[in-house]
Amino acid sequence: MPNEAFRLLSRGGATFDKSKTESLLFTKQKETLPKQQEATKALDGHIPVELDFFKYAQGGQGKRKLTEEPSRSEKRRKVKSEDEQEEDPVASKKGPEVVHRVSAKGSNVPPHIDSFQSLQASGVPSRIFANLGSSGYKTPTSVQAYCIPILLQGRDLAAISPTGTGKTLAYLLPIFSKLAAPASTSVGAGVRAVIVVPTRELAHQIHNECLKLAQGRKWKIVLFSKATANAISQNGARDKVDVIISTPLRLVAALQEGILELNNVRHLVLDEADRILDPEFMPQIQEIVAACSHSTLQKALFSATLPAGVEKMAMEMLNDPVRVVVGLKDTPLPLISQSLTYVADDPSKLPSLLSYLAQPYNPPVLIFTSTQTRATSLAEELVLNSIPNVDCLHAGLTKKEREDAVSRMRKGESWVMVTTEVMARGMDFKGVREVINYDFPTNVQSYVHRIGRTGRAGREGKAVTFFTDDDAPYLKMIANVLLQSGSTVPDWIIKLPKPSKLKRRQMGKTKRPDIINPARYVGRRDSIKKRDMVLGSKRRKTKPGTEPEAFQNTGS
Ligand SMILES: Nc1ncnc2c1ncn2[C@@H]1O[C@H](COP(=O)(O)OP(=O)(O)OP(=O)(O)O)[C@@H](O)[C@H]1O
Repeated sequence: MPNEAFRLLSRGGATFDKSKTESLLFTKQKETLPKQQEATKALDGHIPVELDFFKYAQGGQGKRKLTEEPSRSEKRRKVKSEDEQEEDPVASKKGPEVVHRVSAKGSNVPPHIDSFQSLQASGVPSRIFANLGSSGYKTPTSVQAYCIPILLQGRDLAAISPTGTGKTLAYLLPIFSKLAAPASTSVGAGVRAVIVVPTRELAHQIHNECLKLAQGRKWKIVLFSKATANAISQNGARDKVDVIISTPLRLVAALQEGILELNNVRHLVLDEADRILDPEFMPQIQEIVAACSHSTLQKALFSATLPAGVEKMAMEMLNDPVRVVVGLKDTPLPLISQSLTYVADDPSKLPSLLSYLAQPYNPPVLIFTSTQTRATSLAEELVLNSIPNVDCLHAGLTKKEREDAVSRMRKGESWVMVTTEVMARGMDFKGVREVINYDFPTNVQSYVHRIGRTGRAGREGKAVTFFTDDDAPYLKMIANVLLQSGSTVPDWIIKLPKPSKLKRRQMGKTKRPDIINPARYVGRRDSIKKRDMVLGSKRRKTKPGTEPEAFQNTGS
């Protein structure tokens, strides 16, 4: 079904408006979910300190109070060797369980900040402070508190911090603080900062963040696309560009066509670093890094996940880096309540999802499938089952369709968004309260990023993962993530054997049918066949002397 027609069908003319009584349907859910109710009650202005990841951001009180000794890390730093410092994790505790800690490793790690104001001494322009305030950023999150001073000192950095904890601002603020005069007003300036991300949607989102932070300054910040690449190739326009946000392929195409030079770039950020550094993008990244040939180039990598192998490769790219880890590596925030739901086999998933959506739920819900065709097919099924305001977004759609789908999501017009891995990383839709993994995630990182579309900026979230018999060998890997982040897992799953290395590599390669509900097509296929036979027979009757099809070209 064409996307537009499908959208219209799914819309039903209604939009989600929390002020309307229809939304009460969704808020009732909490009565049936005691655990969630407890957490929700807590969020109504009384969030328990140990769960308030952003409390630190709301006045610097929460985390300080929970730290065993606030100044201990600073004292320790003085007695450690000058070359190799490891900052004590600053941890907030929930009983014996550590829910939040920060470690910063490297030589001469700059001290972290407690407030944005303390950056004034580091030369952050007052305009940037004003823009921080108008964007609603009052106090730094942990990743910002640690990474901003490091980047302001020109150091290379690898930062790992859970989804939705504000990594974008952690690298944008130092870039804009250091950018100085716009390239258009200073001769020979040109592109000085490049941010590379894996998807067009994420590039778009980061571009918007840049515009907010750079408001009032005349910097030219370009969201790189075919059109903008053509535009900057005209009449020296490229020398007037200050910042570029791009996907690797698009940037490399421009470098190869000779319409872009990166030899003046001082800041290179690889966001979603583990995805950007995977073999699919690696050749392009090497080309980009080689093109950024300025002697004072600063490289920074950010992600919520960084598997050991990729981290080793990443650290080799950096020069005397600092490594910052917020929370437990590759672990979602405890704000996301996670569960695993057994659904036997693929055909059983649809009825399970429909019964889930027949209960009160918190829109918008994000549903992840493994392929574009399955995403389209599932969205169609939901529409045909009268689920209101269903939408679909995947990389197979046109640029316009993708942009429109993101915009509907931002406006709250989509209640149920069916998507693929394209939306798993970086996308920040503040209102997403529930994520459903309809198809099992492709690996642990995919799980962490997918469910990280909820529980952002200190909000509560819920993640449900369907698993079939085919997914069972990989269940333990996901269950370990649940356990690590404080969710409960049934005993029998904990007792499952650890999958072999070979088996782990097969995760994500499970073959699933393109069509979510083949039963719907059985009747349709039969009637198409019958119709074709009738038409064929009519054609033959109207052409006297024509041999029946079976005898044609047989020589008989
Ligand atoms: N200091 C702050 N105070 C309040 N809100 C903040 C602050 N910094 C960022 N945010 C908000 O937190 C949300 C998540 O930020 P961001 O998208 O940068 O997270 P992220 O860590 O990059 O997540 P992901 O790993 O999914 O890419 C955004 O809505 C952002 O506006």
